[in-house]
Amino acid sequence: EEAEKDEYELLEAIGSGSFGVIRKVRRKADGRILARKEIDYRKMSTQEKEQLVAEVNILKDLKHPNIVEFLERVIDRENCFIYILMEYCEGGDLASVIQRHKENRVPVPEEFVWELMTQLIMALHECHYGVIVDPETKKTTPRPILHRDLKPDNVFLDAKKNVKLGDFGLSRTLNNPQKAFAQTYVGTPYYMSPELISSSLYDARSDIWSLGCVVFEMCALQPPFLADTLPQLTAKIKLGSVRALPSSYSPELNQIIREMLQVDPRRRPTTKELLAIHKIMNIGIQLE
Ligand SMILES: CN(C)CCCNS(=O)(=O)c1cccc(Nc2nc(OCC3CCCCC3)c3[nH]cnc3n2)c1
Repeated sequence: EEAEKDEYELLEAIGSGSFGVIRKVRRKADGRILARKEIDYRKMSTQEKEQLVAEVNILKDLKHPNIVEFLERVIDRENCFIYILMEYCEGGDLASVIQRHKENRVPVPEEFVWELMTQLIMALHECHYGVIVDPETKKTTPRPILHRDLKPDNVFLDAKKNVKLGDFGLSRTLNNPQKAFAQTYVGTPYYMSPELISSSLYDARSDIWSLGCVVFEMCALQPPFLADTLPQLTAKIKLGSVRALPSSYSPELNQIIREMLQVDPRRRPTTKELLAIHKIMNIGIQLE
């Protein structure tokens, strides 16, 4: 799938991160606007390159209306770049939405918070409980994918205000050291021990913690745990005491956030349990 380079017209850069630049591009064939992540792999070790290939292969199969769509990978061997083509989210990131509400002192409406939370729960559900179906045998294999980096900067909105969970896993390849259990499974976990599976659930539940932080921040317009130094922050997080949301938000919303922000991961709801909650289920059905 090595398309020639002049298939895309380069537009302005959207932003940059540790991996390189993300740029708006127009696909010449049909004029569709896409986001292209440009990764310079010259400086990458073999292991990092293998990891990047494995993560890209996983992103390729991850198709869900609330996950930023991965379209294509283009390798530019001449300049040692990998281009990752993804859907462009013209509503920008949630960090900017929260910032705007904070500056204008306007609370995010509660129904928008429920919509956003519902769509993120559905996106995480696809990651945590997604399966790979073998085309021949129709056999399904669990394909647990852990986001590990859920934050307002990684959540985007499309033109219709649909929520899109940003590309993920790549950051682990590009700049975070590989965590012992935050493992993305490739292939069939035949030999994976129960405790390793449960710890992957453990990690899945750390995505639920992050979701709780994002939803809290949408309401309070600041994260649940703030501190001036890292040791103070980690102490607050381990204590896990969460202040109440601004009074305009309902007791149900306060409750669901508290459940997601339980210090003990086993006490946090899974996406399955969250989807069963009456209000989430109703919104989820409307959204389908
Ligand atoms: C960090 N932000 C507060 C300001 C930076 C720039 N504004 S913004 O709020 O992201 C913004 C504004 C308008 C459109 C879009 N659309 C968009 N952005 C992506 O990534 C942004 C990138 C992620 C890594 C860090 C740098 C920025 C996409 N990835 C796949 N599809 C994408 N669509 C984003």
